[in-house]
Amino acid sequence: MNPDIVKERQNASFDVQKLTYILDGGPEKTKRRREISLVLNDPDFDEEDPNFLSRSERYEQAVRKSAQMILKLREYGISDPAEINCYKSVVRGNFHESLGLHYVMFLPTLYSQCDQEQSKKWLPLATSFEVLGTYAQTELGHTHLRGLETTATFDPTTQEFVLNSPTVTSIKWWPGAGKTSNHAVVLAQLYTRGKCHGLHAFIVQLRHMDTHEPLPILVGDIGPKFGFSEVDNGFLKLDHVRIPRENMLMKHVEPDGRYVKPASAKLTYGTMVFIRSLLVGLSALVMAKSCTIAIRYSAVRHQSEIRSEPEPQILDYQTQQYKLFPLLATAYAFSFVGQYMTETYYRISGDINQGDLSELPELHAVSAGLKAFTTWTTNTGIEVCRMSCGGHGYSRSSALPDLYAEFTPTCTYEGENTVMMLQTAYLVKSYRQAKAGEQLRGIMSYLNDMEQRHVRAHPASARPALVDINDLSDLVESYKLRAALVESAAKSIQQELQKRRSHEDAWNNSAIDLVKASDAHCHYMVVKLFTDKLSEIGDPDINLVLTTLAQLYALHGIALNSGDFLQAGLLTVPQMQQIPVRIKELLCLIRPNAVALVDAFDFPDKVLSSVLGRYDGNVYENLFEWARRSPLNATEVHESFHKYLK
Ligand SMILES: CC/C=C\C/C=C\C/C=C\C/C=C\CC/C=C/C(=O)SCCNC(=O)CCNC(=O)[C@H](O)C(C)(C)COP(=O)(O)OP(=O)(O)OC[C@H]1O[C@@H](n2cnc3c(N)ncnc32)[C@H](O)[C@@H]1OP(=O)(O)O
Ligand SMILES: Cc1cc2nc3c(=O)[nH]c(=O)nc-3n(C[C@H](O)[C@H](O)[C@H](O)COP(=O)(O)OP(=O)(O)OC[C@H]3O[C@@H](n4cnc5c(N)ncnc54)[C@H](O)[C@@H]3O)c2cc1C
Repeated sequence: MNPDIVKERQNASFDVQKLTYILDGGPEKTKRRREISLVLNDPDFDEEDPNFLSRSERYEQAVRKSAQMILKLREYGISDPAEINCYKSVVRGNFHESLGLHYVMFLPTLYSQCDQEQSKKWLPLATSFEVLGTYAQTELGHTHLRGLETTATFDPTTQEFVLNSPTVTSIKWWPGAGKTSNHAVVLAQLYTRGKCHGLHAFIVQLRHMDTHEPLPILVGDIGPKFGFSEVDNGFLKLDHVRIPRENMLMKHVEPDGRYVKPASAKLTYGTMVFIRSLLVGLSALVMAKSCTIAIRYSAVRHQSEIRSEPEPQILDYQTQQYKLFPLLATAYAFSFVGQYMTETYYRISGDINQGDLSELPELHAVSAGLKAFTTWTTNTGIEVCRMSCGGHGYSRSSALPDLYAEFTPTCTYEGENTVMMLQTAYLVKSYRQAKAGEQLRGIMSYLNDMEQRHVRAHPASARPALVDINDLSDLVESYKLRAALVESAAKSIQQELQKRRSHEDAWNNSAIDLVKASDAHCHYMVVKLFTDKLSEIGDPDINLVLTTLAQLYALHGIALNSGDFLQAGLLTVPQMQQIPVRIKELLCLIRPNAVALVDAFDFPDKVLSSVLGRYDGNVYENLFEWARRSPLNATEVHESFHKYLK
């Protein structure tokens, strides 16, 4: 064990184990997660570091691993969905799996959209992995749902749907598992009796069940990408492919071609809402991994000098703390927001299953906004962590380049982040309702009292010193008032309309304000949820250290967005000047607990897969060992010497 890291652990002011229990949701859950993590010791999961393999070898290794995962699930008797997720997250490590889409999109779509008869047919096939599925929605030319071109036309004479990609731009593009899957849920515009009824989901067989040869369908892999090398994102061109009427999910077409309207057309989009909710938790996980690597490494790395003494740990540099500790605070904040998002998703989707769709718009808006907010922040955070590790952060052995490459498409898939932020219609609608005197419930209820507490620029002399920057509840209140930026967005729309612009142009001309409003709303939610969580934590030592992190999160956010808070008169200039001073004090308070705070995330070394983030801190000898395994070192003299240099 590296002596620096031993010393760091001795300095901790709280019980790390107890904090792990809080993050997991209780000691029993921690115990079970650790038991599940033991599967990593199974030699059947031994594999080559993907960084030393070609794309094709990576894909093959990933398929082997996915198949092993299924066999082992059965062997270990893991069947609870939450435990399956935990097991898969552990085994998957920092990479995606080739069968990922089957689990995260194909199966959930079947579960939520099959009727009884369809469930009877498809669920046994899909859960036994005879049917391997993907989710084919996006097209080469479009992602916007109303713009999708693939058609499904009902033919009552044969009781079939005819699926067609009429143009190049209508070719399905991006669905994972182009080579792996034999079925797809295909999203297509439904036509019956000559009328278009919008997007609906259809189950389409793509490949022969025994030979895996494609049916008369053009299907394949779209080629190498920024990351996602394990995943065979695919293309799919359907040329008048016929499928039985029974393959339409939720069966909205009667045998005579009559269309039966669903309770809400938006239910077809349910799988996306599910994944967007999951991505909030994934952001927390990846932020936590990145901080673990960067903070442990910073504790064992010595460089330069502060005083004329031996080189200090780089974690002692104030600038290093300023890079990493706000991200550490973010990892904790997002962990609690992830818990909230999961609970909210299951609560509201439970109501939806019972026929109560009243909270569907809020679920859509909250999941879209938080997905965008947390993935954007995490994406830039990973890169800050990588940079903070200097040259060794650039080595793939650190895992940080892989974490970045695998995570960055979360800002794009399941709805491009700007587009998701623009799903703020709900915020503006809520604002207008509140302004009209309606009492809002839930997370939007803060808009109820906006009329009394107009957020608008005050002259500097008139600004009240409303906020005690050391008081978290005051900070939450400031974020709440800043979230009333939605008022500015609503006003911008109003002004555009007064200029006789169309409703659509008024929205587009206010889009920057709308994204800002959405961002402010999400930021408020995160600060509030983090603060609310503190009241549940009885252990005084843990409460203290998490309160320090929550203060840092809130103040750092204000410092980054100082213009909003000043302009709205929420903070005075002298208060704003106090914030960097307070932030520096908080960095000092967090410093002795930094390693313990990342230890509490409890990532086994095999899951972290990072030489820099090793629990024992023995970085240098292992960096050397890793480098020696590089394929270029397989021979002392590389064949290129004989071919070109000699
Ligand atoms: C801890 C975690 C562990 C594990 C996780 C592991 C891994 C992570 C998971 C997966 C990773 C693997 C692979 C990635 C796979 C990726 C898959 C995909 O990307 S699938 C394709 C996704 N595509 C999109 O997301 C498209 C985005 N676009 C849209 O959703 C729509 O076009 C848009 C919402 C932008 C507009 O909708 P539309 O109906 O076309 O138009 P309109 O604007 O008029 O909206 C009408 C009306 O409906 C409301 N609305 C829209 N969507 C929904 C919805 N889903 N639910 C409820 N309501 C919705 C919209 O707000 C509007 O309302 P109003 O009329 O204004 O009231
Ligand atoms: C790794 C990966 C895996 C994927 N897996 C799948 C899958 O399994 N199945 C599937 O169906 N799809 C999948 N996708 C596709 C993914 O869902 C889309 O790429 C995503 O929804 C974004 O759409 P786009 O690529 O068309 O971007 P575009 O919408 O073309 O975005 C390009 C730019 O235009 C801007 N823009 C677009 N519309 C607006 C607007 N209304 N207002 C303001 N700005 C706008 C965006 O902000 C962005 O800056 C995957 C994508 C990736 C990268």
